[in-house]
Amino acid sequence: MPDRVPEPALEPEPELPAPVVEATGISKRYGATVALHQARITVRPGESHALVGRNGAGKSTLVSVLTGMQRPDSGSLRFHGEPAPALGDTDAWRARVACVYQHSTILPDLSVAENLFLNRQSAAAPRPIRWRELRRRAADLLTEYGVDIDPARRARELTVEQRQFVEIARALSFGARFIVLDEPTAKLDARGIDRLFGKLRELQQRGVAFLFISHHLAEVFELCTTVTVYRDARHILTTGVAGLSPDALVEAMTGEQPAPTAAPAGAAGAATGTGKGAELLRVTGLTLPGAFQDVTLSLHAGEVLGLAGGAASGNVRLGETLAGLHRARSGRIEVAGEAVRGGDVPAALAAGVGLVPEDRRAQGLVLQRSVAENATLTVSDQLGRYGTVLPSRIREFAQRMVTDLDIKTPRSDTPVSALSGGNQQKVVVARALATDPQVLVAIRPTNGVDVKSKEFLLARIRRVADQGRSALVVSDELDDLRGCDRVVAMFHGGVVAEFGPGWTDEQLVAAMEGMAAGTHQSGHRNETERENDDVQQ
Ligand SMILES: Nc1ncnc2c1ncn2[C@@H]1O[C@H](COP(=O)(O)OP(=O)(O)OP(=O)(O)O)[C@@H](O)[C@H]1O
Repeated sequence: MPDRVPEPALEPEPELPAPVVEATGISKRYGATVALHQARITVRPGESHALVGRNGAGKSTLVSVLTGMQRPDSGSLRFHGEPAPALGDTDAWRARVACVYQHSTILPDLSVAENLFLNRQSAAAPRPIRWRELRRRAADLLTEYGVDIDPARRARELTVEQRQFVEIARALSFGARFIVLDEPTAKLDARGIDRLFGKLRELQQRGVAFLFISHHLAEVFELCTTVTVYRDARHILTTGVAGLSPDALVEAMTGEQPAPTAAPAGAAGAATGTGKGAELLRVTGLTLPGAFQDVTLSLHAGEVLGLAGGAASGNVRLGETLAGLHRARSGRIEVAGEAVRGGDVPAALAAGVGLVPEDRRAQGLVLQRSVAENATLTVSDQLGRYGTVLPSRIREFAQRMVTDLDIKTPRSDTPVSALSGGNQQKVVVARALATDPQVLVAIRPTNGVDVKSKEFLLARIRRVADQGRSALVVSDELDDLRGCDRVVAMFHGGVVAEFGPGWTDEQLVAAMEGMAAGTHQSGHRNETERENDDVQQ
């Protein structure tokens, strides 16, 4: 770890313990891109400290420096007043800091106990491995941190939330009292977020410090005591959260004063699709066992429909089924009047369904390929004849997408892996738009995208409808749903409510939590319910 900034030989004040981490003057470049310039951060014991900034501000780069994954070009990094360990000394790093990402790092095919104790360089695992003892120690560890999970379970059976708890317990078992949480709520629903925050507060009481990265500023205000803002690779501000206004925080992030009449994200052009065009999507009695049952919906040209629902509601699987990722057991999907073969992605694409998938890494992007190749994957047949795609046409097409979606990338032939998370998400949206779909199915489309870009992306989705197509926004984020013309709420695999414009947050949240079954604010019951009535008669 370079430590070129001379450190004054100061003893820490006895009454003020040394910070769990103190990074100063950190700079990092990737070729011509300056990812961090003289950046700094200090996190104190037991503090919950937020790090916020727009996409590409340098947050993930800082995390990689703080966790020993990357050496900065310059700067000083100290833990508890001591210089950081040598890069590659894994156990020493693990004893100081751990990172919980939205993408799990635990191994799905191993049990929880194995994930907790195997693959350690230290003698933490009993040798030779005695499985019963391993499980007992895992059970003790989980109990110590109040995590109620059977250590014998396979990791792949755990929910995202449970995996995060296992990762946190593992981090603490290495002795770390400092945990970086990089967008940990991105894949959790409202209840999952509440439970995660409950656990974090509990650990904070026990002296654990957190660095919390999120694009959801409300979460920052709810959980954190201190916030640091980065902008364009630089440190802008560190301040207490109490007394800070959301507008002041956004101003620090963007460098712009918020417009006094700023509309809520997603409200741009909201509810313009009231005059219905032709029916572009008709879903009738669609059932995928274990996910959703007997769903009936329709979507018209010019319309943006919200499909709201929490983690087990089935809304994501329904969106994926429309795009051909799963084959429904029964029911029918029609796009512009034509039946679409189920469980067949190319067929759905050819019928005019575009998909922004939930998980951009697993389902969306080929990370080592360029921005241009990723953005044009779905349309390569249109860009060249007889299977030969002309690079110049790819570049030209991709450049239009880069401009259209405001993707921050040095060039269109830059590999997607070199883009910040939010800009990768925009490439996924670009790819879905490239086919000019009749029905754009956008699953949590603003995942990982900063506040400003969120408004921009939602307005772009609205434009799909304004241009005579239609969009289905599948999400549990109220900001994603606010601009929709209608919102259908799902709970436990069924449609439970439908809202026209003017719904309140409380109404929609209640419906997503299953508390509005049978009440339909739009004033009429939906088709699924009417059909159910028919069956019962
Ligand atoms: N491996 C890499 N190669 C080249 N450039 C990179 C690489 N990793 C990051 N960058 C660039 O460094 C800058 C900072 O990116 P970083 O991922 O740290 O941003 P971020 O604040 O985490 O953004 P987001 O909120 O979108 O996740 C960006 O311009 C990004 O494109």
